[in-house]
Amino acid sequence: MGTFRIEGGHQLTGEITPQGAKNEALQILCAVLLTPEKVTINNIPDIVDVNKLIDLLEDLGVKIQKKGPGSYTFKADDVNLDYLQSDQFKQDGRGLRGSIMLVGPLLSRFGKGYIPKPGGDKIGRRRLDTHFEGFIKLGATFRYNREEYFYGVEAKKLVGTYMLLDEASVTGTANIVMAAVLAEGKTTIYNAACEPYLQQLCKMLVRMGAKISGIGSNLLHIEGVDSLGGTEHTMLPDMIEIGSWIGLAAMTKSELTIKNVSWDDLGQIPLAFEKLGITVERQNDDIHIPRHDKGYQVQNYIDGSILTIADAPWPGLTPDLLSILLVVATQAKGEVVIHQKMFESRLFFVDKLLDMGAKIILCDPHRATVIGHNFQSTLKATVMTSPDIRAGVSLLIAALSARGTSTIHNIEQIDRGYENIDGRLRAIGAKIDRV
Ligand SMILES: CC(=O)N[C@H]1[C@@H](OP(=O)(O)OP(=O)(O)OC[C@H]2O[C@@H](n3ccc(=O)[nH]c3=O)[C@H](O)[C@@H]2O)O[C@H](CO)[C@@H](O)[C@@H]1O
Ligand SMILES: C=C(OP(=O)(O)O)C(=O)O
Repeated sequence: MGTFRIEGGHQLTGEITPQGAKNEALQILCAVLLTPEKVTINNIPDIVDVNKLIDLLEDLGVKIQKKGPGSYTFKADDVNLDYLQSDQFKQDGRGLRGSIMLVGPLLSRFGKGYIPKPGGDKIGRRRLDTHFEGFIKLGATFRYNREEYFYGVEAKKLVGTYMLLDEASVTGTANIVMAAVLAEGKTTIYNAACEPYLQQLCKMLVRMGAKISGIGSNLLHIEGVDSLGGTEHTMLPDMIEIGSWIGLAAMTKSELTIKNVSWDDLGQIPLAFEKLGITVERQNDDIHIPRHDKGYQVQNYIDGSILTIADAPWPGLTPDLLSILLVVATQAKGEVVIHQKMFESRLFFVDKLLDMGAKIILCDPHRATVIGHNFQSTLKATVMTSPDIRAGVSLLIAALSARGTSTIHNIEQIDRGYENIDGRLRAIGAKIDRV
């Protein structure tokens, strides 16, 4: 189990460049299976989850060449489908959430797709019904081995149809889109997820020859084609990382510039921090966070009632930033309710913040009321364990703002999604060591 030792209480300064987006990379990498031709992908983050998926593709027989930092070519012209039945796949396929998106491309191109119950954060129930209901609607037969937690879909051919998704699942929509692009005829997907990473996937598929309209909306129309060709694709910057750096700057009273953020793809993210009173300045495509020497004041609603920050499917606020917004709120002036609607077990990490002296009432598994300290009292250093990727980064931000030296165990959770986080934090003045 890896550990960070963090000496808190230091102001940071300088520039930080966000990595390529983790959750986009997981979709895009799976899409290379849709064509026997070469696909070049740039700005791939060097993080544990993405590297595990690249290894899975290699084990499936995809030819992979590293061209430079973050740039690879992939050629899926000789895919080894037997690997999908191997014990190794049943083991390795579980290692991350994103592996579920191997199923759609495999099903549409080869007529079968299998996956062990995928991993990812333990943040509550993470069902897969939307994915498999979509495949079944396209004509696939579904099999589930309960002993092995092994899912499978098979089809001689997929036929386009209308479907109304039961929820706007991000990976579910990506999976169904990747199945439908090679199905016969027209597929309509209503209540589709439409976040920027899905838009990126759809745009990539269109460059490969797919016919998709409605990109960016929750109503996608797909006209199936016989085959897809190669392309080149570059990942957007990771919006959750960008939000993490905004929170870090405010909480440590630091002046930071976050470079090349692709502002127009950030949706509600800058607004959510502004609601906590944080100044988020746009400078071309950079974000500048000035030093918040006088702290930051939560904005109540017009009628004076207490602010609630809640997640919602895109273009609502992503659930992956709520843990970070919560930790930032512990030093705000004012009160805020954080309402994590999507996941059931993602707020339990507030226990660690309570140990550090934060004022938080966990109302129920979905809602926490935070009463900000307004920097009248700093958080106290402590020893903690990272329960999931975003809680881990939130605890890291808390530790960097705290008085004294904190220890965070189980940092593998953080490494799942943040590239060389300790090195990049040291470059802006943080005192953090990997021990
Ligand atoms: C690898 C990857 O890309 N992971 C992301 C992806 O996970 P993932 O695609 O697994 O998440 P889903 O979008 O399927 O659903 C997330 C959770 O929200 C609930 N839900 C979803 C849609 C909806 O309309 N109502 C609703 O309540 C689901 O039941 C589930 O509990 O999207 C999540 C939601 O943005 C993010 O937290 C994850 O980081
Ligand atoms: C929940 C997340 O990831 P995953 O879906 O891979 O568990 C996340 O990125 O915050």
